[in-house]
Amino acid sequence: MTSPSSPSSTVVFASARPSSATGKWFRQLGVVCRLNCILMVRYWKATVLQAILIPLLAIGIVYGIGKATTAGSGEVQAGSSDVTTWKMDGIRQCKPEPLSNACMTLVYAPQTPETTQIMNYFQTKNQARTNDALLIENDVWADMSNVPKNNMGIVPMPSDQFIYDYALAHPDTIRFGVVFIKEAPTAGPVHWNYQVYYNITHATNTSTLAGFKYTKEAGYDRESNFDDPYGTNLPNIIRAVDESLLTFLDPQHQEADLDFSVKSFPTAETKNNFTSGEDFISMLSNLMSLPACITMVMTMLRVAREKESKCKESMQMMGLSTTTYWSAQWLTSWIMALVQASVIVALGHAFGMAIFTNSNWFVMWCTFALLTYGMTFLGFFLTTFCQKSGSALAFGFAVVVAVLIILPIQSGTRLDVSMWIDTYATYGEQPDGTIIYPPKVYTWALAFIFAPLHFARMWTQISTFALGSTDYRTGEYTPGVGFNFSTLTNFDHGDPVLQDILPQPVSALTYYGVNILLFALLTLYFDQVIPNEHGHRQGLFFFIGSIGDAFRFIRHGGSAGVASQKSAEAQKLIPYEGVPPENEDSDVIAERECAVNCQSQVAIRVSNLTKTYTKNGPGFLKNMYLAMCCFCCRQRRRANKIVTKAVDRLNLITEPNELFVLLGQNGAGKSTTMQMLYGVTGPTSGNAYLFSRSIRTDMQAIRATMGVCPQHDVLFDDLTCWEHMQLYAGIKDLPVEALLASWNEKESVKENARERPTWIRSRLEAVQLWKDRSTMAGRLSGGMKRRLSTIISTIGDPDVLILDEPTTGMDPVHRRHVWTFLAQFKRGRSILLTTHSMEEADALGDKVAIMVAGHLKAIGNTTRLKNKFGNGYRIEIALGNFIPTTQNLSSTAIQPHQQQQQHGEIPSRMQLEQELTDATRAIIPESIILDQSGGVMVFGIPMQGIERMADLTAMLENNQAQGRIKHWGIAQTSLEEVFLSLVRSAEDSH
Ligand SMILES: Nc1ncnc2c1ncn2[C@@H]1O[C@H](COP(=O)(O)OP(=O)(O)OP(=O)(O)O)[C@@H](O)[C@H]1O
Repeated sequence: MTSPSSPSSTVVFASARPSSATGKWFRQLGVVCRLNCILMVRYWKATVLQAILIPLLAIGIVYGIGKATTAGSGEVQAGSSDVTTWKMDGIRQCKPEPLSNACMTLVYAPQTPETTQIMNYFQTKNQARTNDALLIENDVWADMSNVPKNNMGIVPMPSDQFIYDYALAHPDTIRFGVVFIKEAPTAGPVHWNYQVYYNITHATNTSTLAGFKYTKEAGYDRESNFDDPYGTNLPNIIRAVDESLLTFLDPQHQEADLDFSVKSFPTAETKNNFTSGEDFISMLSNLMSLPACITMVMTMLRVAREKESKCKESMQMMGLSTTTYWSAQWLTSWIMALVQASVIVALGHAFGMAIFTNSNWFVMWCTFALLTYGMTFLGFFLTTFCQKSGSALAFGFAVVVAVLIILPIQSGTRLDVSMWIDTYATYGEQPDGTIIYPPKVYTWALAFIFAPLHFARMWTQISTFALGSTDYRTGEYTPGVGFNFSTLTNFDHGDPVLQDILPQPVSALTYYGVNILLFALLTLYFDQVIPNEHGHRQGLFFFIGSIGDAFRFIRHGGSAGVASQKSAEAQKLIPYEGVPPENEDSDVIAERECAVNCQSQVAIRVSNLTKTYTKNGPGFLKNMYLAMCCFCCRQRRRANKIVTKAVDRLNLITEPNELFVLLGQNGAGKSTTMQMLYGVTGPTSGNAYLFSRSIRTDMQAIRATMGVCPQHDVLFDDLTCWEHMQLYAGIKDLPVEALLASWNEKESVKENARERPTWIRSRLEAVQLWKDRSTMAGRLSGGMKRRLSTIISTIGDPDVLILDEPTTGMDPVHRRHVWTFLAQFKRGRSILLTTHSMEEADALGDKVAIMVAGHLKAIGNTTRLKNKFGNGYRIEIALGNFIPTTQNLSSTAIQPHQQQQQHGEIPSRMQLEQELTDATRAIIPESIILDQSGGVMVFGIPMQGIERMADLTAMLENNQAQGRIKHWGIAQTSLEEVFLSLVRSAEDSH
């Protein structure tokens, strides 16, 4: 280990390469992408959860639901008919379905003269309506095993039970059934009750819903809603039986009570596969979007944590632009989207789910990858409003809940489909009598900003084409026609009108793209416009400034012209406004004159810099509120209530090669001044120029040549010291050779080989962190973190180095290592440092400024400050032989005169102190007692008493010889005393 008093090693310098802005942008992008990949690997549990476990869970649930819903069988008891108004129509002869034998249109029981008469009426009236006779069979069909050879009209059967059993044995043979029950009470009217059966199996197999599995492509004829029991057929048959009964009863003028009930024939048990379950799968788009939702939440959490821990801010302070940061996020989240989509498609195939096996894999892969990507972009956008990871988590889960609820609703209401109809159709009454309403704003908004809606549509369309079906009677499975690549642009909506209006599936993919682009732009905008925790933000129309820059670029003939123009602007005078504080020090006035008026080139020129903090704090809701009412001046003014003036018209300058120390009490405004200089918070008024670049307009350029060690450590807990150095070296765009040399060296050090020290090693060794280079920052001690933060700020050999209390928490040994390094490193640059250690300020400061309540109180080098504000010299005297004073004795202590008698000539402490004070004042009357405690006296000797110092030392020597003084020492007033006296006098004047 190197001795603290000597430099650890000579500083090896490595500056950023001179390169084009574009080249630097891409290299920085690569560095941040690499960082994100490292973190993805470090947080491998979260990565595996997103990439494998959640997709597995989602597919497992969907598969399980599919399996579970295949077990349904038995009869369905229908409720009473929900009759509204309909145009009564007749019942037509049933048609055989491709997989069935001939069928019976209507069966009835029992066969009595009365029921036969009623059915005759039914037949006659029905024929009048349809021009199609339903033949009434004379013979009762009583053979359970027999099936009809030809299509039959109205067939009598023996009993209700026979009808039920026959329908169970031949599920797709009978369309409707009527069972009559006549009750003739001894008194009162005859009661006619009848029950209508309908056939759900038949209806299912001949459904005409658009896109249903029995399609033309599959060889089915679905020309009308002929067999839909939920359509007009069921009410039609009930009305027709009612009518026949009334016709039967009316001629005899009998009174009668009519009543009916509706019941479905028993449905056949599903024999294999999970056809009905697969139908259900088409409704489960919300579950299938779960992996994308979880990835969105995790990404929000990661980005919000980077923001909360200020790691993002730290990278930006070191020169990373907002666009580079977000571009790196976008690029790396694409990796997760790709992996997740691949896992989902692979699992779908592994589980043998028809929706996957029967679809083009690339279409499925794109559908899932773009969903995850779109959701992640939504997450990025939302994090711009969150200052804390907790709020990001809460809002992420709110979106997940919204997805779980909205998607099934969307599947039911075809939300996005209605948007398309709204968009394309002419509003008002259509030729067919339907009324089309204008588009609803929420439909539009949701469809355009919410990627899951497009996924839900895509999923429904894919399931329509990909899912197969199983015949209820035979158990035979018929695969779906499949969703091919060409189906993306060639989807059959099953209705010529809808075919013209509704979008093709490929449009969902396009809209994913629109969503992603929209959120990328919104993220870039709001990330700069939403205030940070210091209330700092860009103006709402900041992008107009970039257009202005472009004009300037053309007008002043390229970047060199713009730079010289800006440099000229930097020299413009900013007049001091208002009344200066009372009793202002002459050096402070001179510094202000220089900062405001001087024309010479300096390193840092702070000119009338002022910062007033307002009430605007962080918080999602407040940020949302500010974003929404940003155009409303009245609301903004209310939000901007003044709270604290942290820095008040500060003026100072620093020269190159100078280490400038800023001292001040807690809350004096040191950190705020620093934060304004490195752009974390903006000045309320005034300006500062770092090598002629304004902090108001050129912060990006300033940051490229600036190093910052903020007051609180900003480190990635899961990166090692070495990785931190590499990350920031990349952000500072150090030449590849510098990094490669360091890498090689890292390897060779492992092998204990002798190697040439490179800059990374020299820096880590300078602060004694070389041995801990592979330790994660989260496991470093407080002092070690501080050393790492300090050394990171020196990466790229910045022109200006800003260190906010860099040695806080360091032990004296390591603090001296840091001092040694800084003393060497300051050559060729300007260092601005704040500290609470007067020793540090004394040891390092070429120029020291003391701030009190936002104002500059004193400025100059340490000798000047001590001479000007100190008490000249201080003499410290440790008393020799004395008797303890009464305070040190018990209450029964004897009086001083008694003590003196008991101890002969030995005086008490009080006497000795008094004698020494008298002797000192006799030589130097201006001397004052600074401290008098614990057997030690401290005298302050002003500068005017300095010529009598020789007499004083002779007196002290004499007393020491007599044993009255143990030892004594003389020293110049410390900086700490200067500081204390200045602060006290400022407090007294208030
Ligand atoms: N984000 C903020 N919002 C509101 N007020 C703030 C904010 N940051 C600082 N202040 C106020 O500004 C004043 C100066 O604070 P600053 O942090 O600059 O002091 P400091 O000199 O760095 O103190 P310390 O030595 O404790 O770091 C204080 O009164 C503080 O309360």
